[in-house]
Amino acid sequence: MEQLHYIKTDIESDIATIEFFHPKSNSFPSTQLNELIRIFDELGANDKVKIIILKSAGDKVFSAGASFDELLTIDEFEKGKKFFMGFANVILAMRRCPKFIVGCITGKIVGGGVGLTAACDYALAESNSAARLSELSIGIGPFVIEPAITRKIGITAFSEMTMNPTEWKSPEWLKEKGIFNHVYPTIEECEKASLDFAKNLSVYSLDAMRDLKSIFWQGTDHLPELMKSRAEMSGRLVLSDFTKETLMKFKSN
Ligand SMILES: CC(C)(COP(=O)([O-])OP(=O)([O-])OC[C@H]1O[C@@H](n2cnc3c(N)ncnc32)[C@H](O)[C@@H]1OP(=O)([O-])[O-])[C@@H](O)C(=O)NCCC(=O)NCCSC(=O)C[C@@](C)(O)CC(=O)[O-]
Repeated sequence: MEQLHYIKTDIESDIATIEFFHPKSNSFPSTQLNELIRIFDELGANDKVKIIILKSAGDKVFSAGASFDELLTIDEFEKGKKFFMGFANVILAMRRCPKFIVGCITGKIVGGGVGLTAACDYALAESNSAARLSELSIGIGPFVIEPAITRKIGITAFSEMTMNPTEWKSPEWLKEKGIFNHVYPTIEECEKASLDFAKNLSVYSLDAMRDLKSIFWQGTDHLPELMKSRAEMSGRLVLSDFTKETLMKFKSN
């Protein structure tokens, strides 16, 4: 029987670890997105937590982004917009969370998964953590996640990724451009380094870290409004025959 999806949180010595899992390559249906928003808000307000580690279960894929299964059920614009607002609201929850978020990125990242990675304040990865923005190949675009990615790598590298939707960018490329801060040879080393890094940070002043975080996200006050219009773009395009046919072909392979 297929394992059920989950998001679990573990708090130990000021450090909260969020682990998400979905049997379909850690893709995100809206239920998982909503749960992640709730967890970031809850941990942001929890006095016992100073640092948050975001990781996923399994060793092959960190996240495959938006759930194709849910995308295939979307038959009207408002449903599409609402679904993509889920990604917008996770990124906004990560932005408003006053704690540093450290991404422990093990495995491949695609589409919305790249957006979540870029929304982390720091990201540690391993030698299999290649990434691609596949959206154009399925008839949509990385509209909602773009501001989080461009914040880290700039519009030139973002354009390069999005205009080559089938091409995997290597962990070294992602580090050079600024999505990853470090790349480790193995998953074990990446996990250990993430925890050590979080432990080192956790002795510092929470007030100072909160103020620093507001600098990391400076100039983004317009994001809530911008992301609504971006969710409308994705929400409209996902209704196209091109997208439905491409997703069905993918699912039947
Ligand atoms: C992830 C790898 C590399 C794994 O590649 P792999 O390890 O070779 O495994 P696989 O391809 O056999 O996939 C394993 C299972 O996961 C499923 N799967 C895989 N991806 C999804 C998905 N997204 N939704 C639902 N199911 C998915 C896939 O169908 C399969 O199911 P099974 O045959 O075992 O039943 C490969 O499967 C892949 O490239 N998948 C496509 C991922 C993709 O293109 N994601 C983009 C989503 S669109 C998006 O995020 C939009 C957004 C939010 O950015 C829009 C915006 O910003 O406005």
